[in-house]
Amino acid sequence: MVIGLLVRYHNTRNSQDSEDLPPGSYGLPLIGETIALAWDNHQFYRQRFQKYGSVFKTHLFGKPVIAFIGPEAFTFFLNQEYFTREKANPQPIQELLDWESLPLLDGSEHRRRKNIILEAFTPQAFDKYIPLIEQTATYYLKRWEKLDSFAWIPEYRKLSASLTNALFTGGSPGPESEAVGEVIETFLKGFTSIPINLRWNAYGKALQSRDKLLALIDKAIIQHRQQPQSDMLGLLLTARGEDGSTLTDEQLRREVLHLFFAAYGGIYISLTYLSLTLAQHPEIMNRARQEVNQYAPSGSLNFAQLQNLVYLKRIAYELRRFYPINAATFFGLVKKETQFQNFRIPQGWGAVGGIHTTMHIPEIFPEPESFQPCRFATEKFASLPENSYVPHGGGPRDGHRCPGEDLITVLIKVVGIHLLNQYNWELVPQNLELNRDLFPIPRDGLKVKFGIYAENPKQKVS
Ligand code: HEM
Repeated sequence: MVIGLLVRYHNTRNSQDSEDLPPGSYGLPLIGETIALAWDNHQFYRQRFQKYGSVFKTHLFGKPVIAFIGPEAFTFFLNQEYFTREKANPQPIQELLDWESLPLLDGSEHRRRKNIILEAFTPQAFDKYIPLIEQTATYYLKRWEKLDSFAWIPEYRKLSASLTNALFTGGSPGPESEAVGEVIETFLKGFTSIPINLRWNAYGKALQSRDKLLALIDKAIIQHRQQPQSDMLGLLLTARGEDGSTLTDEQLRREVLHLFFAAYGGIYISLTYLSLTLAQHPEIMNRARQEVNQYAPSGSLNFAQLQNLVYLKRIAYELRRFYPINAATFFGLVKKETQFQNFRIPQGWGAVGGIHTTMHIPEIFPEPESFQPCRFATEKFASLPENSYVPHGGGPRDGHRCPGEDLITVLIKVVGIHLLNQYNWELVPQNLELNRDLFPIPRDGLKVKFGIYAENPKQKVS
């Protein structure tokens, strides 16, 4: 009876609204289309874009939401006159991130903090991280050499845990950092679980993991004060924004919590796709090897030297266009009623920018389902419409665009150089279909046969 009334109310709203609101469906009463989104977030945006076009309405996490897909719509969604991120995200996301960090803030406080955080993402900062990336990569490469055959994704998760822990707590690669990776994994599961906080369920365990990570960060802040270090936490402790202000410890611990979350996933996903792509495209692998051999055949690396690796950069960009990493941005909120393409965009509704679907529009990226690093040749890239290449979000750096964009390019180049200089790998028979995880990965964990690159002159016995 109650459900019947709700369905009727829901449908009435649908038909009353349909005249000036974007097309789309509110789904089921109360839960809207949340289950479809949780089931497969990439398919959710792809199917609705195909059905309704670049702007559509839906109902997620108890709220009507409008999605914006394609460069024009995405650019519109970034207009801060009409949209804010302040308290715009579903309550569980805010609770898991401890309520207050860059993606959950907006306006002057967001800009102030963003300018401070960006100090840890400069070329000078990258020169401090490159040795950490190299040490971590070398530790795992030696291990893989001995393993010979293995599933790469669990290994890349360990590498990512070690590198994240090195950047934010000063930890070393190995079991202790890998244990932190387990805590991050449990924390991440909270983002796709039913948000009821019980001690034993996924959401409750994710909140406990959040608190463990915060305690780890608190300890690292104290240690870094006693003994300054040149990792990312070390830089953030002293970084100042345009107005000369710094982050308080309370602000810093929450920002670092979000950075842990962002970096861990971003690192293992990027490296997984790098290894998969190079194995699947021998011609791309050969060309990348030649470039590495020419510009970085040996020795420790630095940021200036990495700029010579133009082809590897194109691969790094195409990886983030081609593979389904983020389906959408964080959520925003319509703060002032507006219009887009003659559709009413009501105040108080949620809003979101579609990422992966935007980068698969054939009019902008011809043959979007084929992997083509040459799309990112300088002139071609420069001629793309604004906000059409948006793996890290769009707009200016001091807006909500991800600060990790260039760091991921550096990571892919550094690990790519070490891999291509010394190693070869082949895929073994397996299911490479991507699963439905928040960041989809090959179902069988990317099984490979891994060994020394026989044609490497350094490995040849004279
Ligand atoms: C492949 C790797 C990565 C991808 C695809 C990615 C993508 C994104 C996306 C789509 C957003 C949301 C943009 C929006 O809501 O408009 C974001 C935000 C953010 N990312 Fe990344 N990210 C990656 C790696 C990283 C790394 C390595 C870090 C830091 C070490 C990082 C730090 C952040 C931060 C701090 C934000 C919030 C920015 C803000 O709201 O001002 N990300 N990222």
